[in-house]
Amino acid sequence: MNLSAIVLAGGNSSRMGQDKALLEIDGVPLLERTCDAARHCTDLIYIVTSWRDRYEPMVSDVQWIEESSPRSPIVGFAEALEQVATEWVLLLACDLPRLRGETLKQWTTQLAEVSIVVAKTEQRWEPLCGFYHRDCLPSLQRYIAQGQRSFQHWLDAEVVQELVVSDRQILFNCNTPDDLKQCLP
Ligand SMILES: Nc1nc2c(ncn2[C@@H]2O[C@H](COP(=O)(O)OP(=O)(O)OP(=O)(O)O)[C@@H](O)[C@H]2O)c(=O)[nH]1
Ligand SMILES: [Mg+2]
Repeated sequence: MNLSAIVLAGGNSSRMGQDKALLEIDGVPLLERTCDAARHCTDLIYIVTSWRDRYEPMVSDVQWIEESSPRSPIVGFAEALEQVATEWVLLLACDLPRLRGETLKQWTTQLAEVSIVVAKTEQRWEPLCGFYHRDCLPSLQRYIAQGQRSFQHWLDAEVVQELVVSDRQILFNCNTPDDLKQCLP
């Protein structure tokens, strides 16, 4: 599979009140956990962030895509996708503490004709846990050029295949101090 991973780690963590990427679960910072999981699918991992200096000591063997300041996940993704040469990209948030590399690897078997394969919870897409073929870049760029920033809205207008997720826990998103408590032993 010709695939790389893009990990978004440039958010403000305003709900958490401290940088989520650095939060340790079982002694491993969230950003490092995410990269470790992605490595089950690919050796080529891009981290999109404004804080490379802060994260560099934590992860090795990754490529950096630096932003001058946080903008929005969809813009960070589009800028990264422009630089990626692989056919497919696995896009991940850095705040998914229950991701499992084996599962990510197994999900790649669902990739076929549809250019976007994304998880869904209830009626909402989980855009930051999904696979995107590089074919979708022009549409993404057009959408951003119109001044739009909603990932949900963009996906609603695209042909998207729902990623079949058997263990929903994997998608658990750690946004607040209460979420974090649930992840700690
Ligand atoms: N590179 C980049 N990543 C972003 C940006 N905004 C959010 N992210 C990342 O996208 C993922 C999901 O974002 P949220 O859960 O909303 O995180 P957040 O924006 O840091 O948190 P809040 O301030 O509490 O909304 C996280 O991995 C963030 O680091 C951005 O402007 N640039
Ligand atoms: Mg989140």
